Amino acid sequence: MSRHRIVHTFNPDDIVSEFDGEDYGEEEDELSPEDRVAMTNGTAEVRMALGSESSKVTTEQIQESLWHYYYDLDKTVTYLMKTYIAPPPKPVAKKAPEGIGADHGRPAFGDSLGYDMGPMPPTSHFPVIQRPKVSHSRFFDDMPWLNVPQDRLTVFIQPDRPRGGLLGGGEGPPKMSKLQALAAARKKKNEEKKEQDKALQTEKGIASLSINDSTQKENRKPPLSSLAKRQKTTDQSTLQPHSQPSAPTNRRDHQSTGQNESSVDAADGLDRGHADSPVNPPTKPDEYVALIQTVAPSAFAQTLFGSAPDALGSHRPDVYAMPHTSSSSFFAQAFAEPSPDDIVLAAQAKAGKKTTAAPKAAKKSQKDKVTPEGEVAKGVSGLEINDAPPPKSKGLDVLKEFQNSANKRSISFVVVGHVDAGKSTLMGRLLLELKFVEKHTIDRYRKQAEKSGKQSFALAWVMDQRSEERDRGVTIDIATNHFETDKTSFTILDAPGHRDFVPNMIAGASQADFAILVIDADTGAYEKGLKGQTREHILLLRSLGVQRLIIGVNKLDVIRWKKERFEEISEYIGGFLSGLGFQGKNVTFIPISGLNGDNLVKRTEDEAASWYTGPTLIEALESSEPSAARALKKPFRMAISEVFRSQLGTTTIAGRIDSGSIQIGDLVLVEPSGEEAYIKSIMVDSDVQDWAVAGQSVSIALTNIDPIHIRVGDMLCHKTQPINCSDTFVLKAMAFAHLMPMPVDLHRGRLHAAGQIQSITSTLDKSTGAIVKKKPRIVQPGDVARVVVKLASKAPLESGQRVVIRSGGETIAAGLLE
Ligand SMILES: Nc1nc2c(ncn2[C@@H]2O[C@H](COP(=O)(O)OP(=O)(O)OP(=O)(O)O)[C@@H](O)[C@H]2O)c(=O)[nH]1
Repeated sequence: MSRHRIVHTFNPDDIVSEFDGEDYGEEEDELSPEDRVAMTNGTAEVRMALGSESSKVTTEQIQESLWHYYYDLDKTVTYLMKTYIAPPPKPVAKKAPEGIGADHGRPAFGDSLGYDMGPMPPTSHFPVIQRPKVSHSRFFDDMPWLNVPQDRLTVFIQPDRPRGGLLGGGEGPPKMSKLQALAAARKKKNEEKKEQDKALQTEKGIASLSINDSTQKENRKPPLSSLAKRQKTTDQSTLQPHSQPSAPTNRRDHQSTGQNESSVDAADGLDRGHADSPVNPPTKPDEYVALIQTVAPSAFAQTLFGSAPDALGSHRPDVYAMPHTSSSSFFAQAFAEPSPDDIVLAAQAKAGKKTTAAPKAAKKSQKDKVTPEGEVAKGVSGLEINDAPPPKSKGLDVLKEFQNSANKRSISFVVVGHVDAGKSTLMGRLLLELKFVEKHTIDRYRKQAEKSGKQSFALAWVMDQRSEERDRGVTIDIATNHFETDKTSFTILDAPGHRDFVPNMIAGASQADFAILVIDADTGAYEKGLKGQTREHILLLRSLGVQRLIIGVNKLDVIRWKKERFEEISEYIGGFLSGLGFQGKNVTFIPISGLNGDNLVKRTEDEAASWYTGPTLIEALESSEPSAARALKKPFRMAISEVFRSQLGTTTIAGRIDSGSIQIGDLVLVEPSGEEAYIKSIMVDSDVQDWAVAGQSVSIALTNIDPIHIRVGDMLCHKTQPINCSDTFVLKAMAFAHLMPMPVDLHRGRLHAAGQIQSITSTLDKSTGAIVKKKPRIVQPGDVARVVVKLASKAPLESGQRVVIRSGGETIAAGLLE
């Protein structure tokens, strides 16, 4: 790097470019090899130019000047002449007061005003000049007040050109600093290199993009599937360059041609208008298009599409085709064969001795001569979504089938409790004990979890499958899993305990027949849970109609199976539950260690736990009955808790059937979109079935519906028995916090709807339901009231459903829709 000197001007851009990617730490005193050569040659040339006068200047002075003037010989010689060889006579300065202006005859402020001072001699090369001692206090002594002598007045002279760069050096534009010059040179070099690289890359890119279509002929195109044709029709109409106008063969072409024509006209008009009155800006969209057409394509556009037609007046397309689109082989390969959908539909049609629309179209398309009009007509007709035949219904009497089936009873339970109480670990351990999870899977999880220091969560990973959950060691959303005993097929709904995910807990609880409440018995943890989500979860379970509770008093291994602690917890929680209306017979407390698997399937062998003689967890689960009888005969209702989209045109939804029954081939509605669909297949737990009934957790494949109409939280019902969609509801609610007209969120299962409490109709007596007060302004926590809730949009809700009202992240009420 060349030697630098501190310069007078400062341009942040210089600094940025100077520092860009290079070590620019210190000022170097050594000249670069190039500088050294330039300096030696320059010195010799200057000496030659000065001739005999050259002896009056030192080599150092010459080189300093050369350095300052960037080796400009003329300027260097002029400067040396003026400064050292034949300096102009100094103006006779009027005698100044002692100590003022006595600085080598230079103007005192010349430096700061930007006068050409020539190269500043480095202090190391010049002796330090001793200034006469100045007494500033005496400066104004001889100055008559407001009557300053002329020669003492300061004259401000405007610099004759903008500042920037080192000054001096004669005429011409402002000179750049050394730093600027170096930065600019480097910048220029870099830019040139970049340009070259870019050009090289673009060439390569274009070369790789080129499609060799010389061997392909238009009339040798392979037969296309209907989808391919549709695509081709669309592409033809949109991608044809308008510079080659064709006869208006279809509506779209016609439209675009017409538009093109009008654009061209407008362009012409605008061009003329432009010339006549340049102040007239375009006012209509067409005019803007035309204006764009008059502008030359950018370098980028030219790289992609080639250079523009020569003159401005000539016809210029407003749509540019990508180079490969003009190739005859452009569409062919992807759609040359019938699509997988076409094959499946054709096979189905063949099996049912039916020729379906899609294969027909595909077959016909091979025979047909491809005329543009025909293409469009087919394309448009092919745009229909309902082109698959409805699945065939077997017309079963589902309830009879259910009664006669050897199906195990299906039960879903939700696992709730304060965060880190050990819910997921408990379920992981239970599945391991029941051999629904292999030991080597847990070992693998343990090894993986060890890497992030979370080995204690290995069992929880059975349920917590998301990477975010594993990284954070926290359940975020409901996790489902299945296991079976001799009598029962169980669905586990593992709920998150963290307060941020209470809505997900609500979703889980609303699908459950009963619940396992996990309480961390460890010192302090139980108390923390009480202040946290333990109580809230119990309240929510009660509000959502759960009546059966198994309470796993967990982590007893940590407190050495202390009976007193277990009893303390059982007593307090038992009291709280009975206060909420839970019946003693429906509540079971079990001391457990989820981590070690004590009292889950096998009794603990720990001596310290010998005092417990009650049921194990699995025994308690087996003896549990759903809170309510299955509503098998009611209209079919299923809240959608998951939606999976498949490539093959089917959409699979998952959830639990709330009421009624279904079978393959049923025509159903998805609400609130109101879109129809057919049931194509049904999976109950992991078995494929022709039918399903209330209480079963199912996955249903739907056909003839666009998945954009299905969302988690929507409701599925039979078309013949649709669910009502409304935005205003009357709710009989138990208040957990103050209620008043306020914005709220309404939760039912996975449905989360924003709205507001519009009015409070009355407060009610808790036991009789009689009106206590009409139109109260506020409802106190613990009171029951009838409130009107208005939602922002319609939702599939009906009377008898249980909902939860939340506001600001808190559960403020829960109740029954009336
Ligand atoms: N000593 C001991 N530790 C346990 C027991 N059960 C769970 N743990 C530990 O408690 C921590 C939290 O366990 P999780 O199963 O993730 O708790 P969780 O209730 O599912 O947590 P969230 O779902 O996030 O609310 C983990 O480190 C477990 O190893 C137990 O019985 N004994």
